[in-house]
Amino acid sequence: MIKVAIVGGTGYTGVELLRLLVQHPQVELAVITSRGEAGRPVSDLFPSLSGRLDLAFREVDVRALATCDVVFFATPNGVAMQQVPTLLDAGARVIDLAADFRLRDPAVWERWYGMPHACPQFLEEAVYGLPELNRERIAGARLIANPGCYPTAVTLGLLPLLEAGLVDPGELVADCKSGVSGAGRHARADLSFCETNENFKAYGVFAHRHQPEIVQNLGTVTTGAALDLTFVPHLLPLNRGIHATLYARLHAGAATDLQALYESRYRDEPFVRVLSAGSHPQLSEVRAGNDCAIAVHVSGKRVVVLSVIDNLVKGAAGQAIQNMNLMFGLDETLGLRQPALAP
Ligand SMILES: NC(=O)C1=CN([C@@H]2O[C@H](COP(=O)(O)OP(=O)(O)OC[C@H]3O[C@@H](n4cnc5c(N)ncnc54)[C@H](OP(=O)(O)O)[C@@H]3O)[C@@H](O)[C@H]2O)C=CC1
Ligand SMILES: CC(=O)N[C@@H](CCC(=O)OP(=O)(O)O)C(=O)O
Repeated sequence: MIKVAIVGGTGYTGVELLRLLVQHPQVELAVITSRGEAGRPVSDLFPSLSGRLDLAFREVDVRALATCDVVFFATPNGVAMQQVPTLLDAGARVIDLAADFRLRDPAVWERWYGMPHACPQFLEEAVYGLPELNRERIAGARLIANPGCYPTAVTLGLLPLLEAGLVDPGELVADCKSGVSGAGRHARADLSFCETNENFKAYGVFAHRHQPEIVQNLGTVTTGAALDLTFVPHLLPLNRGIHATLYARLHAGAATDLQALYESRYRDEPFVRVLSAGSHPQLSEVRAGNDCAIAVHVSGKRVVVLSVIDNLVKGAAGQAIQNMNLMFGLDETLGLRQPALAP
């Protein structure tokens, strides 16, 4: 059994890790932290876990974390990097759901995240945990930078086009919408029910920290012209889900069957579903599941790709467990096979 710790067990992605890991056949949940709820039984806060999990929240104590095989950090940016050197030294593996190890260049990281990096020496070793891009490296990793939610949907949506060199990398647009749980559980007036329900807005235009992450991902498979991406996130009045509408322009003479390209690129991927030509994926078909559903549309030189995920599952906890499965040599789909919830 893999002995698991979760730092940040009261947040949205932490709870999602709990929901999925309590029924994982190879996992023993050993440590779950909360600074505010230490001592309180986990099932007291989350009654649906009653009878399935007999553990109380604990304070964050690096010595207890270090006794585990793997530590998930479901914490704000800047928390995992304080503990990673000690944990790796002790032989534990780390999967950070936050962004501490996602960008390779420390100066770029510090500019976007507005704080000094506590252990930039680990940025090179950390493996970006998108299995569809880095499966082999994930399997041998000690430290995983679990991708952001928007970067997961956008990268999976555009990857086949850029790998095949079919579109102009200088003309990419990612028009994305996220449910409110993407912002985490902590209270914020602009995320309250009255502000978000029956409302809709864009945010972070030309200023969102997922822009450099997406560009870094797509840059690894792009050849030729420089990559230029316009990324605009929006806040949907829903609990969960990300819908990315991606626009690209085919190179002159690039006459290829894009449907066949996508089907072939993702044929062996357990969690990417390419829908039939002309389809429109919906958030309801990925809700609480680990799938990314993709549809590709072409008209002349114009390509529109629709890519949807659950931000808390393929966009966070589910992908983190997929990475854990790979790191421990397990079937990648273990504990993640349940279908999406009905609408
Ligand atoms: N929500 C989403 O859709 C996604 C989130 N992410 C990333 O995952 C991480 C977690 O997100 P999310 O679950 O939404 O966040 P939440 O705000 O919902 O939860 C954060 C958790 O971290 C704990 N925490 C806060 N500060 C500290 C600290 N200094 N030391 C230890 N624990 C701390 C809190 O617990 P307590 O106060 O009880 O200790 C809480 O359980 C974030 O970095 C986020 O950006 C990534 C992809 C998608
Ligand atoms: C709706 C909403 O607010 N979403 C979050 C993204 C969540 C996420 O994936 O963020 P990390 O990169 O921090 O992991 C945001 O735009 O900041």
